[in-house]
Amino acid sequence: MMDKKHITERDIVLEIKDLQKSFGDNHVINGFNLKLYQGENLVIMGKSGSGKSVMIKCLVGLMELDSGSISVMDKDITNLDQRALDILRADIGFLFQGSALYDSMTVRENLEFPLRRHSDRFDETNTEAMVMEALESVGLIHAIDLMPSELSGGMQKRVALARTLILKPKIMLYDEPTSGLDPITSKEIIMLMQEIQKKYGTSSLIITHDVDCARVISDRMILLIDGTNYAEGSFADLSKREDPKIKAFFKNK
Ligand SMILES: Nc1ncnc2c1ncn2[C@@H]1O[C@H](COP(=O)(O)OP(=O)(O)OP(=O)(O)O)[C@@H](O)[C@H]1O
Repeated sequence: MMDKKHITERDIVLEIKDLQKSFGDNHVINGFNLKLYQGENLVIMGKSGSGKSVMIKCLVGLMELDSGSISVMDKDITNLDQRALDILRADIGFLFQGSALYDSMTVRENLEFPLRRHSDRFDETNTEAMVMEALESVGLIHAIDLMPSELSGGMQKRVALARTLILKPKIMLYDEPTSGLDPITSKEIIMLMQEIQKKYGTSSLIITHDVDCARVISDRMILLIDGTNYAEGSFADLSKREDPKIKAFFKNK
């Protein structure tokens, strides 16, 4: 976990300023701000329909913003051309809902795939070692020659994580990393996310509505309510607040 005493503005790896996004009269994101600092785990919680997916799509360039800005490592990504965006995207690892592995490829081939896409950045003679290292990080070396259909949901998620890690991203973006997993597998994935943060020194943005996940993983949290950052703070701080809108996130826990 990061040392919060020594944070400076220079340590910001990702920043969203005054993001606005509407669909007709539906003002989904209405002035959202975020700063992700080097080495931290920032959790964003919002209930269903609060605009988490819209925010992620804006963040990865799949959706245009109405206004506001997004910068990654001090570069405004809202104004980059496709090539510059591709280069920057190699610094950002995504783990989306569902593992989205290629069904017709083995685990090894799934992991080699992103290396081929970014072959300008990596030495191809290292492919084998990089595949092994990434698989080792998620504890799945033994599954290297299996097909995705032969893996459990949790294993598929770990392979998807390895496929992302192989590019050594500086920022990890997790969209509902524990959704669809049973409690034990969820716990394993959360522990893995912590190990990865330690090993690779990544900064992580974690979108979730899993309170247990937020409790374990977050250094800091933002509650996305009514399209804006309604509340920010540590899990311990937010979970004690009396505001009913905030309380609703933590009830029964
Ligand atoms: N392409 C689109 N066109 C019109 N409205 C959209 C579009 N995408 C999202 N919305 C609207 O934006 C709002 C937020 O949707 P979003 O999918 O971001 O919610 P979410 O917080 O990710 O929910 P969940 O946790 O259920 O996935 C919803 O009202 C949805 O109808």
